[in-house]
Amino acid sequence: MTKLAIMGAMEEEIEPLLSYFENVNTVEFANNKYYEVNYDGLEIVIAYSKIGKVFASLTAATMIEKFGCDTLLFSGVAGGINPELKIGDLIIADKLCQHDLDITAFGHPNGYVPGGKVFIQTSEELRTIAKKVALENNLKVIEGTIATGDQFVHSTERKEFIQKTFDADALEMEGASVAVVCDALNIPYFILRAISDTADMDAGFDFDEFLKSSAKNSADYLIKIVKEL
Ligand SMILES: Nc1ncnc2c(CN3C[C@H](CSc4cnccn4)[C@@H](O)C3)c[nH]c12
Repeated sequence: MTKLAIMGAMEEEIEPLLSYFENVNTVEFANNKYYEVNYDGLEIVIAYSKIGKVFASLTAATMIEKFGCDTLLFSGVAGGINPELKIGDLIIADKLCQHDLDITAFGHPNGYVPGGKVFIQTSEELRTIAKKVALENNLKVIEGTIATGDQFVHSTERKEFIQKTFDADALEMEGASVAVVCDALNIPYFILRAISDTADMDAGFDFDEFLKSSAKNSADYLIKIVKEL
């Protein structure tokens, strides 16, 4: 029986998801709140990690190890790199990397440490379901590489480094750490983001303006996918 983890990083990213559920049971653990709901016989745990790779790793590992979730879906917003991605557009990660992981001084590639890998693949099965849902709902979605790092990117220079180094389509601050945790614990996972800004000098303003609407785009699509699980 599937027990689903639905995760975001910011409260604004899970608020539109929580609004779909009633009878929410709140569990406090490790300085965070985990919201347990039942949906169509599906046990679901919802949480936002707080910003960045460390908090995201803690929350993903907690949802799996403490709450016993066996599938993890992430919904949130991202900075767009691929020029095809406009604000509000949806991207599904097929693979993720850490753009700020750097021991190149020792001859290793950007994003690599011994025992790790630069790119981590998401669940093909979950992506197939998601693409079917997108088709049925006439939703434009692109599938691509998402780069994660512990910084809000708001410069063309950093954006271009990430694009050149990883051929990334979008960037954010949590996805790749969720990927490392789920990959290590052998849990299928799915990372969905809607574009809130284009990670350049206007990123801060665009982010503030479009966070809510883009978070809702992602949440509304994710709920349609949950109904297919
Ligand atoms: N350009 C970008 N660079 C890096 N990440 C992103 C994201 C995705 N999220 C949003 C949020 C930005 S930091 C934050 C801190 N305080 C308030 C709001 N956001 C962080 O959780 C990562 C959207 N655009 C991004």
